[in-house]
Amino acid sequence: MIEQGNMALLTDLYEYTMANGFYQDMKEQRGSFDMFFRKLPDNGRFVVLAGVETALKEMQNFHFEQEDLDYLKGLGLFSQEFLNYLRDFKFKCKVYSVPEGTPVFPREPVVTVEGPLLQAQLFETLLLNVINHQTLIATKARRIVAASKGRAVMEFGARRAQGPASAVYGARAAVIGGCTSTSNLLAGQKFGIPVAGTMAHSWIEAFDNELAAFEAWAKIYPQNCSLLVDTYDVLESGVPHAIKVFDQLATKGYQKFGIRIDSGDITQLSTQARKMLDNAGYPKATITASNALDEHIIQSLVSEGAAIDNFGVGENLITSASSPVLSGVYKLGAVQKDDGIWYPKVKVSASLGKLTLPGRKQIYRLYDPRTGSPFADLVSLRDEKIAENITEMKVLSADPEATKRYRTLRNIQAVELQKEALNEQGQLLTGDPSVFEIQKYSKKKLAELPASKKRLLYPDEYPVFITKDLYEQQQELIEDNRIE
Ligand SMILES: Nc1ncnc2c1ncn2[C@@H]1O[C@H](COP(=O)(O)OP(=O)(O)OP(=O)(O)O)[C@@H](O)[C@H]1O
Ligand SMILES: O=P(O)(O)OC[C@H]1O[C@H](OP(=O)(O)OP(=O)(O)O)[C@H](O)[C@@H]1O
Ligand SMILES: O=C(O)c1cccnc1
Repeated sequence: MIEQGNMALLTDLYEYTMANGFYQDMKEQRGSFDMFFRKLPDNGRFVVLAGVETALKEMQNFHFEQEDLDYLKGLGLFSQEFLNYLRDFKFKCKVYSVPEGTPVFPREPVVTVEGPLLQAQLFETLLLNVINHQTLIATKARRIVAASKGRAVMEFGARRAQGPASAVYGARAAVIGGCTSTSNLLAGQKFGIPVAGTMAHSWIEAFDNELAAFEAWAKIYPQNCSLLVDTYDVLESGVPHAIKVFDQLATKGYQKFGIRIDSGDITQLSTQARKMLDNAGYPKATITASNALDEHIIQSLVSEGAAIDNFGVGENLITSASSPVLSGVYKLGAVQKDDGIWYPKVKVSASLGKLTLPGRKQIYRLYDPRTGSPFADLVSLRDEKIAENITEMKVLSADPEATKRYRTLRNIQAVELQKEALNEQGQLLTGDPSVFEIQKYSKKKLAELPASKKRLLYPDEYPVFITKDLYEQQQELIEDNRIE
């Protein structure tokens, strides 16, 4: 499950029944599918796109073992020709994506898969599974890290994650969202994330008393000695015992010390503990806080002046507990028929908000050259030529339910967002960045956004526009599909 490799069956049955049908009826036809988000977690205005590189590697690796083919055959639903096609599966899609780590907005196509309809269809569930999950956790991590105001956030969630894969890929996403380390060794090994940690209450309880537990720990780990001080009483027992042990270590020349507080009123306990450590001559000893933290508790702790250097955050981060679902979707935008022409497709829904954007598209981030800040994104048809510098342009809101749909934009700079990420030979074109390279890129792109769009409560809306050509194409298709 955690290993990359054989994810071909991590999907819904209907992808295969459709693919089998496409094989029989329109083997040569190509399709263009877009992944995009609608409703965003925690009433935020954007998500931090994550999981792209993982998904691309899964697509590169997409193949069938004999046992998969036997299983599919056993379902009695698929033609032998189709099963042979799967046996000899050769990736023939092109994937375009916004770079991983970019803050992205509702309704814009962040990943586009183009290729044989049957292949592009088969990738739907896997792509959504990977990108919805990691984007959700990276977005939550971004909120927690923002609330921490420069203090390190360690990812502690493995024990509370919903299963092994969520723990490992959740840790990856948490780092993309800004966490500095993880306690999860498998994630550390797999993605080169620094691992960090302290000790559990069991260590303290296993000894006859707290001091004995601290001394035993200090003997084994004198170089970097971090002690859990809340098993009995933080201020009466834990901190005084920790100071005693630090005194013993200091006489031997050691100087890297820390404590962790995991219960009680963290502001009061940490400020008192800070005074005690400072008075004892340990102003550099670090204080870590944990205990069901989230962005709101952290924001409150920081505003109260809690003396915390590091936060350890588990359950609320790794499960995105306050908003546990990200329902990114994958919709058909166009099909290419035998004549080589791409025909746009639209999904008209009972609810206007779910109307899709037809055609093959591109996204642009629109900057105000006076401030250097982006103020909106624009979705165009891919064949439209959007100039880098635009003097004037009439656009519409991408949200069909918006009350004020038309806008005229003046003097803007447009930067293309979607780039080719996987070519038809299955070669990765993203440069395969490390998680920390993605984190760095993400921070840079987040820093561009005005603070009002990033605040945790009631952030200001960031508009996504569509071009007139895209709007007209959408309207024509709605007309064509109208039942007389
Ligand atoms: N100053 C504070 N402001 C806001 N929330 C805080 C503050 N201090 C602690 N908290 C949070 O309050 C919640 C409850 O903490 P508390 O330690 O009282 O209960 P608990 O988790 O049941 O305790 P225990 O771990 O001892 O069983 C935790 O999520 C903790 O992070
Ligand atoms: O609260 P979270 O944000 O999920 O952070 C992780 C929690 O996991 C540990 O508790 P646990 O009671 O499992 O073990 P312990 O004995 O080490 O405290 C740790 O002490 C934190 O409280
Ligand atoms: O190392 C720690 O302190 C730790 C690790 C996982 C969960 N809670 C705490």
